[in-house]
Amino acid sequence: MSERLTETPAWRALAEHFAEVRDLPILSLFSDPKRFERFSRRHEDLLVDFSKNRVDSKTLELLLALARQANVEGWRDRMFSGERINGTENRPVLHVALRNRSNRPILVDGKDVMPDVNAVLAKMRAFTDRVRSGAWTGFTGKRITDIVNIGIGGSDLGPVMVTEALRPYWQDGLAVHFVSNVDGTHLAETVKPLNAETTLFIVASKTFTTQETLMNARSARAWLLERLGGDERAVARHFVAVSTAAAEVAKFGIDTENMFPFWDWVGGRYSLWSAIGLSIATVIGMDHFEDLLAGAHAMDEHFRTAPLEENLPVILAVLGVWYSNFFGAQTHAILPYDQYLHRFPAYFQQGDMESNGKRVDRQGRPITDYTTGPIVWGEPGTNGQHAFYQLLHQGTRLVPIDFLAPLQSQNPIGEHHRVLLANCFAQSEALMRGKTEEQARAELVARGMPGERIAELVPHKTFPGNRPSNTILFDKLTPRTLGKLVAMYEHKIFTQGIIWNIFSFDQWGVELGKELAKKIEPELSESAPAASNHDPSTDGLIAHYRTFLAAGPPR
Ligand SMILES: O=P(O)(O)OC[C@H]1O[C@](O)(CO)[C@@H](O)[C@@H]1O
Repeated sequence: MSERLTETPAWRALAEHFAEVRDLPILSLFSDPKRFERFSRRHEDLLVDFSKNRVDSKTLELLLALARQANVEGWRDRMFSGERINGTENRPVLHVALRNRSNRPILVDGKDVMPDVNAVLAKMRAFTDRVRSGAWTGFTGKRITDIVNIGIGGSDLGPVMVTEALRPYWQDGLAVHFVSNVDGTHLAETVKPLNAETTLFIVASKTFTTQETLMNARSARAWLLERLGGDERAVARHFVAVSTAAAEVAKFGIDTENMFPFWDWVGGRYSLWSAIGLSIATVIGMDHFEDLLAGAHAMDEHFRTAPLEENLPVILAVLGVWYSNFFGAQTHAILPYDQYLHRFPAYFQQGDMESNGKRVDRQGRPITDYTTGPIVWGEPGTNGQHAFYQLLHQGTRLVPIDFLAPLQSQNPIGEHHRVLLANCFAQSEALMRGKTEEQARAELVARGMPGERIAELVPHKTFPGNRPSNTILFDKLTPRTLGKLVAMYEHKIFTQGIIWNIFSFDQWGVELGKELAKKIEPELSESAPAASNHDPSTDGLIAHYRTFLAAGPPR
């Protein structure tokens, strides 16, 4: 695209339309008795209701025209066919191949990747079956009871999110734990209750050079050997690796026989479908893991083939563009009404922010006149209602929201689920409806309050409403449904990246901090010469720490 995005015909048409509809109340749009049907879509057991948005038919038409103008369909087809659409790293983007249950050939440089994908899945099945049946034992012959995944970012968040979401599918007698933070507390507290004889570590790292992961893995190895008599042969029974970098794995001391490979065309934050999902597959079993893949594949097929008007990821993407770029929304909240999805917002915090947190376009030009990826955040309902929803209802910022909820609970206790759903539906209604001054006044009058006090309180009890949300319902949080949900959000992020004319599959921005940390680390040692080669603030912080060290341990 040589033209600036904001100068394109589709963008200009949206800007004009925005000026006409910006204050339109969502409620008034429901004068169309068919609005719920017209502004919701179904896919298998998913219902995506986007009728509570500040969009009418023309808005949707213009937003989809923007997607067409950006050639979302063309880029999508290029992704699925294995082209190198990750331009800055010169790589294909093929997490869709990992869950390509149709086995349709996908070629990279003329070679079908599916045989390799299927071979790793077979290796994962053989391994996880052995662990689950007790055929794979620890060094002292005992069956494995605890899996500890050591990884960070995409090599952690996906497995954490999915294993938490699918807890009802865990095998009895087998638990999974996660160590990611280089803060020694994370490892120490995780292994404290574990028995080394029955613990298996999965070291998950795409590059196998990530400082935090290697440090945690080394310390875990020392913990294990200390408890198993120091015999190095124990490592082979208690450590396996998942990586794209066999040489680095060997260098670390893990036999590459015990390594599960994947490929550089899998982005870290899109890798849970690869062998990075080994911890998931071990606790839920390979059949359930394949159901997860099948759900994602069903969504891939929907994204690949459905017209844009029917295409769930595309619809969610353009709604996000509407709020970010025209209403100036800075954040997007993901609020699951399902405790099992408590890490889902954190997972898509990385998925979205690492992908679309970009400041130059695909032509390398600084983006100065529109915003790219929003800040993604959220917590499960109903907890959030008693914490941050106040700002959603009455704050000065517009926060577009996705509510997610299952129709059926995995834990049907009494009336809990009905109450949960009632709260979910009530929140989207309240956000849209608000409370007028008249309503607020009438309530206070009914309570017999003096007129003067009523006049004081009315502005504080008034809610402007007109706050938009999507509600995404599904029958039950099964592996297949979870696969569909995750893939739907992945493709939403992809679509937005294409519209914003950015590269969504690199993450150069995180490198600078990593490099500087490596430089500062030796300077924190008492024996190193005092450093004064940073800015005065950083030098001051380093000096403060060194003074603390020199004074000896605190009493
Ligand atoms: O799997 P690796 O190579 O250890 O990387 C971990 C994470 O670090 C990052 O590169 C960012 O620092 C993420 O993109 C990635 O998921």
